[in-house]
Amino acid sequence: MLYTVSGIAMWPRWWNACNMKDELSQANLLILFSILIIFGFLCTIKKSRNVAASLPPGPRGLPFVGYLPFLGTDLHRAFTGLSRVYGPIYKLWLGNKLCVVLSSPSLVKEVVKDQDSIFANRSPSIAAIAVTFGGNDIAFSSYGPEWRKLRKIFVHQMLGSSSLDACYDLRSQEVKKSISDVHNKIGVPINIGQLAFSTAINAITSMLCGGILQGEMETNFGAEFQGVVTELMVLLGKPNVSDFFPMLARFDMQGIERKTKKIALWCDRILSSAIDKRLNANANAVTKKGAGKIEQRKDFLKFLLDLKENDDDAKSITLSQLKALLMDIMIGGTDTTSTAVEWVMAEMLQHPNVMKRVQEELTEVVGLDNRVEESHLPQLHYLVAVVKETLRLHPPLPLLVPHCPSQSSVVGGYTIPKGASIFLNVWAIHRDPEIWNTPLEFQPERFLNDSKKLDFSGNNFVYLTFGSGRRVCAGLPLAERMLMYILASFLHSFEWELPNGTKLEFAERFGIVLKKMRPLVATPSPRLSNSKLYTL
Ligand code: HEM
Repeated sequence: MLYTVSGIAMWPRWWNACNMKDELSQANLLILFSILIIFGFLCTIKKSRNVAASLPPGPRGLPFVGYLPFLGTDLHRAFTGLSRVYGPIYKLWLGNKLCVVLSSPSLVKEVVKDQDSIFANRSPSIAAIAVTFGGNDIAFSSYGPEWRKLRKIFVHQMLGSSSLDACYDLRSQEVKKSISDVHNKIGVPINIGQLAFSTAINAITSMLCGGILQGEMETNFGAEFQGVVTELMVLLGKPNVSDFFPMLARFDMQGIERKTKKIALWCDRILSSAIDKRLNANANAVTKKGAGKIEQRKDFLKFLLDLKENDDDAKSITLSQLKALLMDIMIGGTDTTSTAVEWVMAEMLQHPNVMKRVQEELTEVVGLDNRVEESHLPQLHYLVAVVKETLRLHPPLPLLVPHCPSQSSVVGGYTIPKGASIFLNVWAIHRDPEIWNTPLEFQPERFLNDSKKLDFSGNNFVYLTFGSGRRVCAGLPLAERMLMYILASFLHSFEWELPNGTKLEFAERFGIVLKKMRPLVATPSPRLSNSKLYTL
């Protein structure tokens, strides 16, 4: 009751005075609090405005779907067109997914060098998860201890130079088999991409598991596997509505998840069969060894199976990781390599004087009475320049594999929120007239005696065929050897020309790997002095 008006009126004076003081300080406090709250509120508004304002510029798109309906199928070209309007860093919304596209060397450097540990993360698509046993591989797993462990095993133990030297004979045998096959078809037009793919897959499976996949490979395995991988690369590169609207994912409206899972099942069947056969072969070898007879074969698969059995968590891998690693090698290593071979051969058929110079170099270094060996490769400087120039114009992964920041960050003065998909448009950088003289012309000479020392390591951000930083291509040492060895062998062993009446064209088919739209076909004729050089 103290607070009734009449009650207050009855209070003695001194109490009133004290009360007035209190009221004053209460009012002050109230004002202070109000100011703080308003200030805080204004700061929050300003901050949120700042974040919104500091996102990169970009096209508006439509409500809900964003820019999705306008992208078309050739993402690399669409992204390059947009960078002419919005500059070298811009954003676009695909459904509710924020994508940021970068197309200048200095911005790429900020991502793959200055802030590499933040941007080395991935945000795998539904298709990528489906085909990598739940994102258990190297290419699509999150940046963290498991990725680090897998990458270390892959790069240092499996693809280290001593390990690659040790299995050179297996690669060499497969290249020689291909050369011999082509020699049996002299005068017949050959699908170059198919030839390169079957050479690469045979070399890789031979290194992985020796003859263990022979059963699977009898019925034209190479061609079937190539068809499967080509389809997969398109599925992996295609914008998928389910990725942009997770609530629609269960409808799988474009059928991408269903098709990818079918491919994953097909691959799983082959890998499981190889694993079973290897385990049986090991068991037999142990039994025979017990009887004092035989040594076990040590290939990549055996090495990985041993890791699976390792008790030390820091070294051991799960069955899913083992299979996903095999997929990385078989899929990541074949289509990229054969696509690169096809583009190089196409450019050389388009520029016969370049092909002639490459062959003269081969004659000088290898000799017409000899076959190419990997040991010749370091001396083939002009061929290296031709390969680099081709991969400048036709980088097999034109947008790399999208990166994803694990925390919000600032690039080029703009905020890049955590979880955005980052596309590094290497295709645009490789054709930028600010960086390259006459960028659309095929001039291998620009890579001869180049002062910038442009190599495949990604240390110079104007040339990024294999990516750069922590996520640079994990298969680079093998890729470089196989690509050069296959090309040098094809070009040293045969003259190549377009079949009569055919025309060369350079149309592209976009997927995560950028391929030639129509397969390159060329007719071989022998070049070497002795037909014995074509036999096994
Ligand atoms: C001409 C041949 C090849 C090209 C042009 C190529 C290019 C690339 C590119 C651009 C990336 C992504 C880099 C990034 O996201 O920043 C990559 C990643 C990768 N590549 Fe290759 N590659 C080739 C051959 C190979 C081979 C032969 C293998 C395996 C034996 C391989 C295995 C991988 C793996 C595992 C990754 C994922 C790396 C990671 O995310 O940590 N690649 N490659």
